[in-house]
Amino acid sequence: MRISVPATSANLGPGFDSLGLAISLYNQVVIRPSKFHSVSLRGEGSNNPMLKDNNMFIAIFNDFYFNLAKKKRNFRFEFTNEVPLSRGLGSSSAVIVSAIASAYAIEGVKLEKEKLLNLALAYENHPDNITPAVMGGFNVASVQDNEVKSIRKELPRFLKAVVVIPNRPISTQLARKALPFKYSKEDTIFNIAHSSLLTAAFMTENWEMLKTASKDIVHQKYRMKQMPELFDVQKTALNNGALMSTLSGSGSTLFSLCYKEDSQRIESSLKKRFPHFRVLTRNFDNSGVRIED
Ligand SMILES: Nc1ncnc2c1ncn2[C@@H]1O[C@H](COP(=O)(O)OP(=O)(O)O)[C@@H](O)[C@H]1O
Ligand SMILES: N[C@@H](CCOP(=O)(O)O)C(=O)O
Repeated sequence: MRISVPATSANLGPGFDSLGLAISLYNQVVIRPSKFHSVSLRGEGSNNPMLKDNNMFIAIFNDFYFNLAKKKRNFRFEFTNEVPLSRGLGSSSAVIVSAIASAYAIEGVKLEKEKLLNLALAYENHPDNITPAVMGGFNVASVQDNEVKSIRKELPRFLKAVVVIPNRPISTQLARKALPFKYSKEDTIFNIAHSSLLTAAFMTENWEMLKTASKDIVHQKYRMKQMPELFDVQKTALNNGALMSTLSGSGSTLFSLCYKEDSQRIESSLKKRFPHFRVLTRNFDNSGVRIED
């Protein structure tokens, strides 16, 4: 059985803890019943011993598998990871979503995407990464009574994601602590207005509105201060034709959305100016988590 989950970019500027989209960069795991437990790792995190010995995927998978099957069983797990760790591209959501989906699939129990989302919420209590990881596309999500309420929109092929992945991580937990404890009425109104406008722009495919609508004053500046080059990355992307450029999740990646015909220029100007950072251009993913026999 093969399970793949896309990377995600959360917040999209003003939509803190609510907006997110899926990017065609995947973590994949192949799972087979086996006499002994074994793990192989390729790609992102493969040089991290923690992922072999104390792997969050395996812990979540085992819990769900035991609850469903009422017995323990050994498996071989072959991970091929494209989602970098702690770079704001939703690596933890990818792990949570794929571990839960895998346990159900291997036990042959049907799991609706809405239920998967609510189960994942117990591990990541904001829905902006888990929702696009499960559903694909652009998603608006909120949580009510421990349930995710979300609306999704597919993203067209003529739009591309250009991501600049710094060589240093930012932990989501610490990046959340860097935020102010309270916000003024003015700042709150600013973000609500921009988040609403951004949502409307995605839903009505008004791509030219994204630049104005993606402005945020509640989280990016506080987080980007930890890596001041990110302000320059954002400016470079926007000056070279990006429709929007925002801190991806809690960072450290900077996400830009652009028309396909501008993506090459944006990518090469970013590569030239930031040779020590990784710059990738990808399509958007409209499928979310996928399971194949
Ligand atoms: N492929 C993976 N396998 C196992 N655990 C992972 C994997 N990717 C991420 N994690 C876990 O998630 C943590 C990163 O989560 P977080 O700081 O929220 O970063 P991100 O912004 O990438 O979601 C890692 O420290 C690790 O514990
Ligand atoms: N809304 C969250 C999103 C965190 O995303 P991640 O990819 O950095 O885990 C936040 O901004 O804290």
